[in-house]
Amino acid sequence: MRGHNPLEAQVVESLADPAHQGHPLHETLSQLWEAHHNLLNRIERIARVSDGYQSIARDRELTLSARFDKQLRQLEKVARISDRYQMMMHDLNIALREASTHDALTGIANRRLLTERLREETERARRYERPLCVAIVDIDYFKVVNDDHGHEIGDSVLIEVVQVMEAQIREHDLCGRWGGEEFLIVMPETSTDNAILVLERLRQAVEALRVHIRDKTLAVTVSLGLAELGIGESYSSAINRADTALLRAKRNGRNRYERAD
Ligand SMILES: Nc1nc2c(ncn2[C@@H]2O[C@H](COP(=O)(O)OP(=O)(O)OP(=O)(O)O)[C@@H](O)[C@H]2O)c(=O)[nH]1
Repeated sequence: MRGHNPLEAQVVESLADPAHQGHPLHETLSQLWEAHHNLLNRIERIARVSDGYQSIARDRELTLSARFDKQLRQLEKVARISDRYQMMMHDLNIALREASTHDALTGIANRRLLTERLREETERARRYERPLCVAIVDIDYFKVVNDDHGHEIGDSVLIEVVQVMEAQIREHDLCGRWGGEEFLIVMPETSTDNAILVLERLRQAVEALRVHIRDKTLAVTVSLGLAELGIGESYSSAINRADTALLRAKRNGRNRYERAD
């Protein structure tokens, strides 16, 4: 309850003073005092109601900001998950692309990637009138390796031969698995004379290779057929000619290269 200010105290005192009883203004002052008193009470009530509203609004503001913070944290979490998901998809795409274009056993280009590259290089060779050579490489008597030592050791030999071949070809050449124990080498910007140097180096490197398996040491050789893309010729026709040259290399004793007509 509020206390009286000096004026109010003076009014209360005057009204209570018996000397003022019966004074003509005593009744008027008494009514005025009551009206003043009521007014003060109403103002106090209004102030209390207003304080109440303000505290409800404050509470609501606090809950709203807490809810906003929570939603923000949830959104951040969703964004992190989405980032991780996108990175996973990206890695998966790279792995898929790798799997669809590379040989699972040896890791080199598969027939699909070779064909893509052959198309591009044939186009470039035609447009700029540049030489392009293709060579087919086949491991000699590979069936004997499998038969004598088993398929697994045959696989190890394939992997090692591939490593040797990869080390011999140049940066812009592409060596891939054409099928079984047959490999194709695409040599852009390379004439027959230069390709022969690459193939002979490669043949010698494979001949020098020794594959160590348990207590055994295996040696293998390769035969090669070479063709240079002719004017207006398709790459598949050049590959057929390289294949025919390879057969000739086999017939002529293996561990050698032959060039197509
Ligand atoms: N281990 C293994 N062997 C394979 C793979 N792909 C093909 N081969 C084997 O390679 C052998 C190819 O043999 P052939 O085509 O008869 O020829 P070759 O014994 O190499 O004899 P020439 O080519 O005439 O010198 C077959 O025995 C196939 O099973 C492979 O991925 N792993």
